[in-house]
Amino acid sequence: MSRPPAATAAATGEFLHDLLLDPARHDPGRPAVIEPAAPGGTTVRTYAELARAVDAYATALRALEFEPGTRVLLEAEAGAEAIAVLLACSRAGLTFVPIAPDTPQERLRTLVGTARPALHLQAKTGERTDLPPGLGTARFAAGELVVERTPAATARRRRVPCVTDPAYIVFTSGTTGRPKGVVMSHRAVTAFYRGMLAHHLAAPGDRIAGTSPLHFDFSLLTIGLALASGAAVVPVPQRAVRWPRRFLRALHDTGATHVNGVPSIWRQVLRHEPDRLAGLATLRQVLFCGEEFPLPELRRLQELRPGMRIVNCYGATESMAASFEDVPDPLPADLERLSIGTAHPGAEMILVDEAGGVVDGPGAHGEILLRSPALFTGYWDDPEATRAALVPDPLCPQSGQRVLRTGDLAVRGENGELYFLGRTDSQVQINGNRVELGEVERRLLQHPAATAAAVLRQPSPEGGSCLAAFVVLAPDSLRSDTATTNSATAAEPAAPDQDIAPLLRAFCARTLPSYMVPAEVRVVHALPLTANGKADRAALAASLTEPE
Ligand SMILES: Nc1ncnc2c1ncn2[C@@H]1O[C@H](COS(=O)(=O)NC(=O)C[C@H](N)c2ccccc2)[C@@H](O)[C@H]1O
Repeated sequence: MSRPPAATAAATGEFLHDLLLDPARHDPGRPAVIEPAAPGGTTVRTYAELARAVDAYATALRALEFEPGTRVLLEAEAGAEAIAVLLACSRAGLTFVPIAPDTPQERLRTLVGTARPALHLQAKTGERTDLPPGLGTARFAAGELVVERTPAATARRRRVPCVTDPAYIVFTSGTTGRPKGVVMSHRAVTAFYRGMLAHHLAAPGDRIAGTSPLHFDFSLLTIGLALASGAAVVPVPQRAVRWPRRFLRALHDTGATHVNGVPSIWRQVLRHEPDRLAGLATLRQVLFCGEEFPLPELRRLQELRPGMRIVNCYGATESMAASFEDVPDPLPADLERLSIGTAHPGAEMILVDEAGGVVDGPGAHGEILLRSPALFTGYWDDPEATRAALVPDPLCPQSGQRVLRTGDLAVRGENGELYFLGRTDSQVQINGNRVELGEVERRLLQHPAATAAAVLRQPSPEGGSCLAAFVVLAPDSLRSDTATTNSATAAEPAAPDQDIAPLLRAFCARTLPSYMVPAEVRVVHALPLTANGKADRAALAASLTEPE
């Protein structure tokens, strides 16, 4: 019997490695990964060198004879070697599961029990020891895999990888209960990357700095954006991101032209190194995602980098992202909130009311449902959570097509663009009144002394609920005396830190109903951050039970 022709990517759809290594075929000598090295230096990996490393790792992985879809835990920072390894997993038909190098042992044990990986991979210099039983272990360096504990052979019931197979699984921080594994197929990821490429966010020769850890899919967006565009990834080590001077030094030494990161990566830079940021000659684009960028800090960033393109990227891990919207430059003085625009080409965001009915037209409020070819397959081993997230298409339930319930609220603008209002679970009831916590946060940020804010619901001493606000004050240099309020009056000049709380409450009372005025305002030096760099609301809530 004649064998069918070897399936080509074009015939069967694209795998992750097909799309990201494509530039290697056209411009093999171009830089693919540029890493900051010893002070002032860099380590450059060309596309040809990256492709060779991928081949070497893929050969080593195939030799372990796993069946397609087998999971591989990848515990590493987002550097050149880890990028080669994750592409090699793709080429070998394996599903990589990125985890943080500082994952607590107990959480690692839970992830192993849930994802049932066959192999744990870490760099040669990785510090993980005493790995749970039941999985092989190996270390990677310079294209070589050194197996320490041989993985058990898995029965090979399958031989042919398929683009609907999971390319990766990202376990969310799981704020409530057990972490959820977001399963992303090759088909979903490559569809997302192609939708993103339509926005011309990068071009050959660009150098795109990534600042997120590998287990946060923002890093995978950066890797895909750079490699699919023929640009170079500039992975900034986490230990550098946290220190403004080291962060800016890494951007300078690598000649970074773009920086991708959550809003919080800029807070300390704006506070402590504004001049070095202003002097960074090569930087010409910033892309952020994950949460709203506080407007006072965005204004400051624009002042320091006039003309720089700033892109607001909105979306959830369940589709990697959904929209890319340029921030107006300069921000209008009376701007209340940023637009998240409309979905990337090939996808669509619709709004539904609480009854699930589609609402549309300027001024329509509702929950965002995302129709997209980039939707996740489901939550790993959690059909109930999957059913709750992937719901019947409200416009054509008969079709069986599913759309993503994002849990995000938005309002439609005059030209079809959406404005993020907050999470459905950040709608709280205060003594019978519905409050959108984001609205109170945005009001606090209109005070010239405030540069970041988070508002939570807390039980009232006398029963019922009230609001507690945490505010980070701008350094004196930042405190403009012109209030960006939507009322004509300028705010009072900023008082010394210790008694600004009553002023902030009075400032809120000027435009918000009494039940939306925080009963308590705590001035803090910084907001606690999650591993992904977002404001850690659980930590703030816990601090409320501690004495001030
Ligand atoms: N630009 C935003 N404004 C305001 N709220 C936002 C925004 N981007 C997310 N979010 C919020 O964050 C939620 C998603 O959280 S998440 O699942 O942890 N994923 C992320 O935060 C990152 C996301 N996968 C991603 C990766 C790469 C690029 C863009 C987005 C969204 O549902 C929104 O609530």
